[in-house]
Order: sequence, then C-alpha cells, then structure tokens
Amino acid sequence: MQAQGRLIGLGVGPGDPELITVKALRLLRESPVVAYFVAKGKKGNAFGIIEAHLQDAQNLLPLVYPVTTEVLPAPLSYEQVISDFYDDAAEEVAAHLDAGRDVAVICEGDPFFYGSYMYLHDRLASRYEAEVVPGVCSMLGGASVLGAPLVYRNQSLSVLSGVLPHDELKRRLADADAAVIMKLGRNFPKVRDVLAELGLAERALYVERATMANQKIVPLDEVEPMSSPYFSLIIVPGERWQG
Ligand SMILES: C[C@@]1(CC(=O)O)C2=NC(=C\c3[nH]c(c(CCC(=O)O)c3CC(=O)O)Cc3[nH]c(c(CC(=O)O)c3CCC(=O)O)/C=C3\N/C(=C\2)[C@@H](CCC(=O)O)[C@]3(C)CC(=O)O)/[C@H]1CCC(=O)O
Ligand SMILES: C[S@@+](CC[C@H](N)C(=O)[O-])C[C@H]1O[C@@H](n2cnc3c(N)ncnc32)[C@H](O)[C@@H]1O
Repeated sequence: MQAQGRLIGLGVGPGDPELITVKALRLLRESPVVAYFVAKGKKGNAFGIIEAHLQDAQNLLPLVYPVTTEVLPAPLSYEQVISDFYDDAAEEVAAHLDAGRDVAVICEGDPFFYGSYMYLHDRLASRYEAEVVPGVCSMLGGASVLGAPLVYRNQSLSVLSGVLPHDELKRRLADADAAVIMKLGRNFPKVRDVLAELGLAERALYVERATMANQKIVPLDEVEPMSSPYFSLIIVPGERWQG
C-alpha cells in the first residue's frame, strides 16, 4: 500500500521573508506540494513571503476563498459557504496525501493563531500524520516595528477580534492591562470609537502590513476610516513599569 504523505502546517511569519524559521524553510523546500489560502483575485500574502524559495518541480495548490467581505444573496449563508469551501479544500489536500505526497500548507504568521490552516487541521489531522511549524505571529511582528513592549511584570495581554460588537469590545478592553486588536478592515471605525470612549486612543498604536515591504505606521487619529486594510492591527501596550 502507498504510504500516505504528511500534512504540514507551515508558519511563514508576518511578512518580512527573513522572519521565516529555518525549519519552515527546510520543510517548504522539501515539500512536493505547497498549498496556500488566498482571497479571490489576490496573489496571497503568505505566497508572496515564500515565492522566492519555490522550485519548478513543486506543485502549487491555491485554495481560493469564495468570499471574504462580499454580501451573499439569500439563501446562501456565509458560514455554510465557508464550511463547504474548507471541506472541498481538505479533500484536495487529502488527494495528494493519499498519493504519498507531503503537502505544506503555508500560513501567514502562525498557523494556529487565527490561521486558515486550522480548518484543514481540524478536518485532516486525525486521518493523516500532521506536523505544525510555528511562525512569528502578526502581533509580535507588529509590536517590534511599533517599538512597543507589550506586557511588563504581571500584566496580562488580551487579544481581541475587531469583529466583536461595540459593547463587547468595550467591556473587554476596559478590563485589559494591554491589548492587541486584530481584524480591523471595515471594523476600524468601530474600534477607534471604542478606544476613544475608554480614553485609550492616545496609548493605542496602529500598523498596516507590519514587516511587509509596504508596511505603514500611521497615528491612530490620522487613519482614513474606510481605507484600513484587513491586514492591520492595533496595539495598546501595557503601562510602562517604572522599575
Ligand atoms: C470575514 C472576515 C472576518 C474575520 O476575520 O473573522 C474574514 N476575512 C475577512 C477579510 C479578508 N480576508 C482576506 C482578505 C484579503 C487580504 C489581502 O490579500 O489583502 C480580506 C479582506 C478583503 O477581502 O477585502 C484573506 C484571508 N483571510 C484569511 C486568510 C488566510 C490566513 O490568514 O491564514 C487570507 C489570505 C491570507 C494571505 O493572503 O496569505 C483567513 C481568514 N479570514 C477569515 C475571515 C477566516 C476564514 C473565513 C471565515 O471563517 O469566516 C480566517 C481563517 C480567519 C479566522 O478564522 O480567524 C473578514 C472580513 C472583515 C471585514 O468585515 O472587513
Ligand atoms: C486571518 S488572521 C491571520 C493571523 C496570522 N495567522 C498571525 O499569526 O498573525 C488575519 C489578521 O491578522 C492580522 N495580521 C496578519 N498579518 C499582519 C501584518 N503583517 N500586519 C498587521 N496585521 C496583520 C490582521 O489583524 C488580520 O486581520
């Protein structure tokens, strides 16, 4: 019987191609199949990070999100469309694994930190040998380029999704020593309002595409509300310890 291939969830870091780990680079080069999630009509951020390392003999398997921000006509539900997409993507990957080929699923940042790889892992890791290679996640890439130490001494860090409703976000931020707010994009205006209401706007730092070639750091009050890209985040660093 044909030995199965291995499923590899490969974190490729937040953008700067030098922020990929030595291990991820080795496994990337050794994998006959390289799969990557990408939004429709885009090149793929994860793909752009590792593109220079690909070799001709490698098979590319783009997994193209059917929707990201689009409104779907009834009766289609976003959750159902996405869930069906992951089912199909998992089977495409499985076909290579069944044929004995290892598949590296590259993932921007870390695969287990809001990473698309998780949805393949959940579907396939019980059927195939799976290995996950951690990556530098975006909030740590962000903290470094913003020059923002995150947490001192016994402070706690809250990682929040900008998708949360206004009041829920406010409640959680009010309690936080330090926070990272992910998934801005269309959520940016709401997030900025909440920060202002809590008196946190002065302390908050904003970065777009941290560590990427087109990184942008803009003071929070100067961000064009509707032009914040999905690949941006806000950091509210912990109060500096005067020790
Ligand atoms: C709905 C929404 C809300 C939300 O984030 O919850 C959402 N994506 C949104 C927008 C968006 N996504 C992308 C772009 C283009 C970016 C660009 O290329 O510029 C844009 C913007 C745009 O299209 O304009 C591409 C993308 N997305 C993911 C990856 C893979 C990865 O990063 O691993 C890549 C390619 C990465 C690459 O290129 O490498 C992954 C995820 N995106 C998810 C959801 C989750 C899966 C779906 C689900 O289960 O709903 C998951 C797995 C995250 C999770 O589950 O946490 C949100 C609307 C926010 C709003 O309202 O503004
Ligand atoms: C689908 S999650 C992927 C997170 C990724 N797996 C990680 O480890 O950081 C996408 C969210 O991560 C954040 N993000 C990812 N890369 C980023 C970057 N280079 N700069 C700023 N934010 C980034 C944004 O908040 C974006 O909405």
